[in-house]
Formats: sequence, C-alpha cells, structure tokens
Amino acid sequence: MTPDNYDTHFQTSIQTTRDSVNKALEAARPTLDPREVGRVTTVGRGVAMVTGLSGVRSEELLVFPGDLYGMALNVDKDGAGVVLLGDYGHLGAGQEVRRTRRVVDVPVGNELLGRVIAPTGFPLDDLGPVVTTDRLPIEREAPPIMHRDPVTTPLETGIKSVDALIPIGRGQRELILGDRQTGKTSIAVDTIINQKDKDVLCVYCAIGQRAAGTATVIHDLREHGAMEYTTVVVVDGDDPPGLQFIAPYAATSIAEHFMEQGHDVLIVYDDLTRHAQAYRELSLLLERPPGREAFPGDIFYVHSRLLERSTHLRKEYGGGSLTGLPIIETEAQNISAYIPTNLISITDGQIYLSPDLFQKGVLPAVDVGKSVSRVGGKTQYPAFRSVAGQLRLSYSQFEELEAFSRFGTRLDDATMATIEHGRRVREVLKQKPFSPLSSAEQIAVLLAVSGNLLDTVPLEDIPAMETRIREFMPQLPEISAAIQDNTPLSSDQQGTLLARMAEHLGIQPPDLPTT
Ligand SMILES: Nc1ncnc2c1ncn2[C@@H]1O[C@H](COP(=O)(O)OP(=O)(O)OP(=O)(O)O)[C@@H](O)[C@H]1O
Repeated sequence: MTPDNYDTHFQTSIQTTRDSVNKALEAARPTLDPREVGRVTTVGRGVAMVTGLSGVRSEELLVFPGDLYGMALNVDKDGAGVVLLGDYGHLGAGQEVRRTRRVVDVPVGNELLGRVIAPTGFPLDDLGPVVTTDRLPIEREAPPIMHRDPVTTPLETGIKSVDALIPIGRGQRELILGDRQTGKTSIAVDTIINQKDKDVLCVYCAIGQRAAGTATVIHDLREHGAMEYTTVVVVDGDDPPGLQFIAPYAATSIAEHFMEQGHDVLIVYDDLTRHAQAYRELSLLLERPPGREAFPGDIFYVHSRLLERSTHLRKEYGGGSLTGLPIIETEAQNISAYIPTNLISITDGQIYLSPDLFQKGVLPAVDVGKSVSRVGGKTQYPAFRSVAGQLRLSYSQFEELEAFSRFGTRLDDATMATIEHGRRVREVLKQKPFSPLSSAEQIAVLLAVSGNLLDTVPLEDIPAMETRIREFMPQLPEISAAIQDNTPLSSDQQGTLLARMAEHLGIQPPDLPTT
C-alpha cells in the first residue's frame, strides 16, 4: 500500500467508525416522553379522587394501574374527581394516574352490526375482537338546527295500538314509560324486530338491567333475525356506575355514525331511570350538591343533551335519521315524579303503559288517554290516516262511557252499541309479542272494525277474524297500492273493501244492503 493509499484508507475507516458511533449514540439517546403523572388520594364506589394533574380537562380519559380507565368529571384546583370505567378492586390511595390527553371514545362502523359490546367497545359476545377503522367520542354536539329536516317518514312499529293511535316518525323521540313489568321492553324489542327489510339499523342499549333480562332480549333479537341490523350495547346493574353513565352516550355515537352515512337508525335506551340513578350515585360520591329527589341539578341537561342527538338530517348532510325510544320506569304509576316529567318534556311524546290494563289482559297495555305523539301523526300514511284518523277520539270516548256504565246505570241502545263497538276495537288492538303486522294488514283490520264489520262477531272470535283478514290480504292489493302512492282511501274504496272482506268472512255488514 502506498502512503497515499494508506491515508485514504485510514480516512475512510475513521469516517465509518464515526458514523457507527453516531448511530449507536442516536439509538441510545433517551427519548423524552413527557407524561403528567398524578396520585390517587381516595377511592370510593366507582369514583377516585386524584391530585397532581394540573392540566387535566373535564371528560379527559385517565389511565390507572392495571389498565383501568377513568373519566375526569369534577375538575378543580385541588384535584379531579374521576369516574372509574372498569373493575377498580385493586386500586388504592397513592397509586399513579396518567393523563391521555384524549376524551372517551368508542369504535363505530358497520362491523358493529350483529355484535354485543360494552360501552367501551369491548366485545361481550363470542365473535372475537371488535375491529373497526373509525372511532368517535362518546360526547358529541347534537346536530345544529340548520342541519335538521322535519320528521316526515313513519317508523312502523308493527304494533297496532302504536301505529294507529300514537304513530312515531323517523327522527322523533318517543318516551316509553310505565311501572315495572308492564311490557316496556317488549314494545321496544317488537319495534326493532319490525325493522327487518325496512332499511332501518338499530342500536339497543341496556343500562343497569338484570343480566338474565338482557340475555333474553338478545336471544329474542337473534331468534327473529334482528341481530343482522342491530348493535347491542350492554352495561349490567353490577357494573360500575361510571360505565352505566357513559353507556347511552357511547350507544348514541355508534347510532350517529350510521345516521351520518345516510341510514335511518333506531336507538332504544333501556332504561334511563337506571342511568339517572347511576349519575345520582356518582354525583353524590363526588360531593356535588343534591337537588330534587337527591338528583344533581344538571340531570335534565344530562338527558336533554343525549336526546337532542336524535333527529332527521337534511339531504345535504346525508339525509339520515335517528329515532330515539328512551324507556323510563315509574313507581306506583307516578308519572309526575322528577325524572319522568323531565323526560316527558324533553321528548316528542310518550307511550304510557298502565299496570291496570296489563292486569286486565289488555296487552300491549297502552293507555291511550295518557299517551301522545306530537309529531308522528303527520308521518302516518294517508291510507292509514283515512282509516285510523278518528279511532283515537272514538276509543277515548268509549273508555269514558265504559267506566260510566260500571255504575250500573241503565243505558240506551245507542250507548250500548257504542260500548259494544269499542270493546271490539279494544280486542282488535290487543297483540301478542313478536307478531308485528305490516301497515297494509293493520289498515285492513282497522277498516274492518271501524267499518262496524265486526260488531256482530263475539269478542272471543275476534282474533280468529283478524287472522282470516290477514290471510285475505293478497286479494286486497288496493291497500298496498294506496300506501305506495301516498294517497288516502276514498269512502268508495273503503266501502268496496269492506264488502269484499264481509263476503270473505261470511258476515253481513250493517251498512251494506241485504240481499
Ligand atoms: N303484548 C303482550 N302480550 C303478552 N304478554 C306480554 C306482552 N307484552 C309484554 N308481555 C309480557 O309481560 C312481561 C313483562 O314484559 P317486559 O319485560 O317487556 O316489561 P318491562 O316493563 O320492560 O319490565 P321491567 O320492568 O322488568 O323492565 C313479559 O313476560 C312479557 O312477555
């Protein structure tokens, strides 16, 4: 090697060594990952107080040891009150807590259809992990008023007493309330089952229910093929109150994602009484001042900001809709208690289920007098309205007359006829669970009873008559055509339909000429 060559070789090897030393230094340099770490001071039932996190924001997600997450709810200068979102048995004072700088969010997307998940997105079925590309925060602003359109399309429940007397529209919020075991869940589940082939996606959110009750609902949905278009969000009564509190918000974000893609969506909150109780528990533990019935002062806001997210979006914003069916359990039929009155004033109507009617076997036990739908009437198909328009009024009048007749008063023939007719209407409105009727079938059956066709039929034969009318439906295509054309049934058309049904049933209708 010449001295020149030697020099070049030496320089190159020095450079190589320098490069590798630099590389090694770079790899060994500690990366600074600033983390704000605080300490737990106390742990209560489902809440923890933490200090040392000066920058923590309200509703921020915090991480505790053992992969336990919490949501900061009370933030003040001395520390933060945190709602725990998981099993907190291992947590104690002095343990570390870290900020995440993000809010609580939930996976969203079509992958969730058919799944049963916790409000955190954790799978509760045996279908493997929930893998979605999108996530949304659980707390989101409701769509602004300029993004909203009037409610115009009916949401068919398949339940005669609801569709005929208290119709619901897509984008409406209709409260279902009643004492325990009066059939509240059944109405909601029947409505979900009736959305099959109607292009409506559903989210059922069980809050604080018995595990057995929720399992039955999921079984019923599976059995009737409704899980294909439904997501179930479950939080048990035994779960921490923090999880119960976030559940309806998480479920709404899942539903909103479908709505923003242009789908019509139905969400059931079963039930918001448990949700209010969980929030009351958290608020009392966080030492917030109690108000009426010991609920915190912002309980109205908690529910209104949830239900404001139900709406019908304008076409420019996707045209989807979110119909909300919140459920509330009353105590001793007291619908003027704090939470029921709050929700009655937030929603666009209510379906009240009466324990008295339930005991008498009038099922579903819908109390027509105390139920109302403030926007759904406008969405009813014109063909439906032409048959059921007067039904609500005449049914209420019948109920009054019937109550009066119990005093043993002697009644004239016309009044007796009205009562007998009303009894048949009531019999027709009875319906078993999981037996939804299409709108056309409902119109035919209601036409038969409102056209006095069934007045001579004994009460016990009414269900059989209804079955025969439904079987006869394929021969009454006019009804389906009127629904499709959005036209009412003229009195001539009604007369013809009644005559054909009378002939099929072998009944002499009172208003048709005898032959
Ligand atoms: N239309 C109906 N016909 C016959 N039985 C019904 C009808 N609706 C509900 N039931 C029965 O009534 C019982 C109570 O129904 P459901 O569980 O829906 O009531 P709930 O008010 O939601 O109860 P909870 O207070 O436990 O939440 C159930 O056994 C159900 O099968």
